[in-house]
Amino acid sequence: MSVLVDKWFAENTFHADEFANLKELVALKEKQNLTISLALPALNEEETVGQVISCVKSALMDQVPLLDEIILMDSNSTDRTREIATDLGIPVYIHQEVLPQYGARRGKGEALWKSLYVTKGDIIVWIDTDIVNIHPRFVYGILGPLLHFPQIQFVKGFYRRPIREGEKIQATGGGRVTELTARPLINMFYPELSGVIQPLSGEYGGRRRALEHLPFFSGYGVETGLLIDVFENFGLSAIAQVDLQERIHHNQPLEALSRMSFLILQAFIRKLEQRYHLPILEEVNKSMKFIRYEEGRYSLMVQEVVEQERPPMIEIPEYLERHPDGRS
Ligand SMILES: O=c1ccn([C@@H]2O[C@H](COP(=O)(O)OP(=O)(O)O[C@H]3O[C@H](CO)[C@@H](O)[C@H](O)[C@H]3O)[C@@H](O)[C@H]2O)c(=O)[nH]1
Ligand SMILES: O=C(O)[C@H](O)COP(=O)(O)O
Repeated sequence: MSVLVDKWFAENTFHADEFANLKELVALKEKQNLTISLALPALNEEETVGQVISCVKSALMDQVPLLDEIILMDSNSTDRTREIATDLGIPVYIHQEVLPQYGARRGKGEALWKSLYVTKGDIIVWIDTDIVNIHPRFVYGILGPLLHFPQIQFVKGFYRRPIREGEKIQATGGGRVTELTARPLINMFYPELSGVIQPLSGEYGGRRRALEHLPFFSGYGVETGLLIDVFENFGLSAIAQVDLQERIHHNQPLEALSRMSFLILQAFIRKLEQRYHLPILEEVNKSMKFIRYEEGRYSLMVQEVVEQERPPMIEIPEYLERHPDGRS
């Protein structure tokens, strides 16, 4: 196993600088007759979304025709996120209004699933909209292996992860859920994937032909589910990872990350259930007690924190109408 992982790590790990020649990427895209979509999930990201859009649009769409489409998939933001994106000239969707006949769930995964429906590209890339140090490499880095190597179906970004402590930024220490939840579980149950440096990274992409066959978790379990499902369906050699150098984002408070971990654990359990044909998730408690400490007193606040899965897009008739190629 260790040899297999080392081999994959050596062969399928790249650096974004290897793909910095944008003209070459455009030529590869045109030669293969591919189209590329970038979808940006956002929930109340007015501080960063404008910079993210203008940076990638200018470098990868206006200056060279690498991206055919950039869309914002908003989760009903209550700040100026949608207004900023509209002013920058990109189509804006509210995920709750897309495929409304299927209902609207809360969460980032729901936004990604619905973005697969609205976008047109043969390749789709997602990047988070809370990136503070945005650079075009966050997108072209992901595209590099997909354009160069036909066997690659799915590409994850990785990076060094500083963390903010008050006003200070520390060079390392970010990625708390990654290190304390995701990577230990991957090592335990999916050791083949143990060489993936940032399994939860929000910067990734893949081929529509692969993604449309995979279920999507609706919440923060989406990255975990996709990574495991790409591995189970297409094998380790279909996955690549790319060094995007460093990523600074808005660090969520510990309680929000505890909730995120709870969702990610449910995603792991769901995938293990499918592998071992064991029903576990129905049996387990899906509420969390959050601990409050105010004026010297502790109290408990209970909340449902439930991860749910959407079926592969290919099973949605409206998707097939919009993307008839998926039928073949
Ligand atoms: O309901 C939501 C929640 C979040 N987001 C957006 O999703 C991105 C990532 O969300 P964030 O809350 O910043 O997640 P992180 O704390 O950064 O969590 C990491 O781990 C998550 C779980 O794998 C991934 O989804 C993230 O991309 C990854 O950066 C941001 O652009 C958000 O605006 C939505 O679009 N809808
Ligand atoms: O990827 C993660 O582990 C979460 O986004 C938390 O990241 P942070 O610890 O850098 O805030």
